[in-house]
Amino acid sequence: MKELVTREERKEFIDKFDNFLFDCDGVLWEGTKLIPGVEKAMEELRSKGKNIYFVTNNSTKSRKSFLKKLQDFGIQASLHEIFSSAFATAAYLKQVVHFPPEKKVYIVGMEGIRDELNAEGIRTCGAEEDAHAVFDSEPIPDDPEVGAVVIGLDLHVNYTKYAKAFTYLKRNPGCRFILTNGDTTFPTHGMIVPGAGSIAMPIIKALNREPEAVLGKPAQNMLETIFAEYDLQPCKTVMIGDRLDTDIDFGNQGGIETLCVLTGITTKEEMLSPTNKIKPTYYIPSFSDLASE
Ligand SMILES: O=C(O)[C@H](O)[C@H](O)COP(=O)(O)O
Ligand SMILES: [Mg+2]
Repeated sequence: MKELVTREERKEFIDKFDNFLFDCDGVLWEGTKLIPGVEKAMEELRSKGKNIYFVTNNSTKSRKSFLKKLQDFGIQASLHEIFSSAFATAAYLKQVVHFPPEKKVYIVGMEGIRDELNAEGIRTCGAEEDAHAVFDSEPIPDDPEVGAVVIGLDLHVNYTKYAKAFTYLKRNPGCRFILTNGDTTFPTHGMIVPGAGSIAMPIIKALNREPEAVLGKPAQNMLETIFAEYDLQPCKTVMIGDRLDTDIDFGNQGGIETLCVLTGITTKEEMLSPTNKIKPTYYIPSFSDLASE
């Protein structure tokens, strides 16, 4: 692991790569707050003709909504550069599982999962429809059409959603169980709060069943898609992230170099600890430190 300290080291880093894969939460922003200096650093990469891709495990928004978030922050982006765990989940259901049209997906999660699945022609229920449901003594009616339960980060999670997900997975033969990503926590508003992986734990525990697939980083689905679509050279590609067990592991498993930033989940102590087995190639306090003076 090498810290990028001097101006020369940082310039050398930028010149070494053509393709920059960016994690979002904890690297570019924290919730609704852009991390200071990110806009300028991103502009400089664009001005050098670098290829930029956004690779987020956050499944709460669709790629269109992420595009608006980036543009509202003044960060130049286009839809084809954005990859999210909700998008990867929709692709998995469509292209790997060949999810049948007569079935539908129950979602413990938000509109990002609904929108990306619907965009692939996959019918959904749950998500924001149950956001304000109050669980009472009414039994949950059978719904044999539910052929999968997908769980992602859900800021409106409640008992009704958990009871429905549990019931469909228990009652419907062959009902698939999928997570958009496994992040246990994520950074927002200066705090660290439970992430998608923690949202799913009550169902995993109650059913004593692991999901068949967890699509976000470090799973290689999104990296394979990006490499296939853009024919990138691994040696000219770098992953920039804030989380060791998703972003850095994703790059390491994919055979590309990695830069860990300390503006999100990972602390310098955790990263340098002898017990840490997931080592980035480089590290730097913030992505914005790559901007010239
Ligand atoms: O599910 C979560 O915990 C968050 O959405 C996830 O941590 C944020 O994703 P990132 O942009 O850091 O990949
Ligand atoms: Mg992150």
